[in-house]
Amino acid sequence: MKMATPVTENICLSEQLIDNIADALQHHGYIQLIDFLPAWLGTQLQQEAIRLSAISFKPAGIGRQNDLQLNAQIRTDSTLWLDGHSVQQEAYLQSMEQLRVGLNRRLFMGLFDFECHFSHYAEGDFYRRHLDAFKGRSNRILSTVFYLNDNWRKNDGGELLLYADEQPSPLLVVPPLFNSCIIFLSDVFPHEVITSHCDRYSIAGWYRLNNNSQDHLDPSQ
Ligand SMILES: O=C(O)CCC(=O)C(=O)O
Ligand SMILES: [Fe+2]
Repeated sequence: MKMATPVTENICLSEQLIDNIADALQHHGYIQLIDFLPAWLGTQLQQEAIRLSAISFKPAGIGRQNDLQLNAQIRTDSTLWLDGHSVQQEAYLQSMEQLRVGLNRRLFMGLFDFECHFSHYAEGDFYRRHLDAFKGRSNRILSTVFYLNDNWRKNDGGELLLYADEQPSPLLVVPPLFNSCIIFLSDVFPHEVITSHCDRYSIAGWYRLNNNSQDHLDPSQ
């Protein structure tokens, strides 16, 4: 049976927004964005994440070079890679593609592609302190996390803590608020997701260089 081709609304990130992101990455190495995308898109991605988490998400880290038991001490979330098969996934990937091109134009970062997965942290789930990339040992350059939780309250836990180097106290505490996004240099900022006290949904993604080096720290597709 021939599938109908979904009609994708074109999302356009403003040049001003991409300027701001490029500027922050250049000077600080990270940026936190509130109201990143049109709300309808956040809502559709949120609904899709909730729906698919019940049927298709897998414990994070299943894939090559992963030791599941070791992995479970480090992270307990479940994930599903985006493949652009729905209108909202395609719209999200298009937005991130626009950002990739815009950042390359401004910062000559050589970002080659983008991969991302939905994540679900159920009550009690966490992701211990880690780096998404070690210098020279990964092709992940820039990490992005887009959050899909409305009505997130202060004592729901589940914040992302972003650290500067080996510092014990965080540089930034990021609540996983609906339609907000954090972008940071993958090999610069150790970070962790503290234990979530309720269901927490997000899309974690990485802009990558075009090389074949293995990623030793995080599951790759
Ligand atoms: O969900 C978050 O806030 C961060 C997730 C994360 O660090 C990762 O998937 O590598
Ligand atoms: Fe991470």
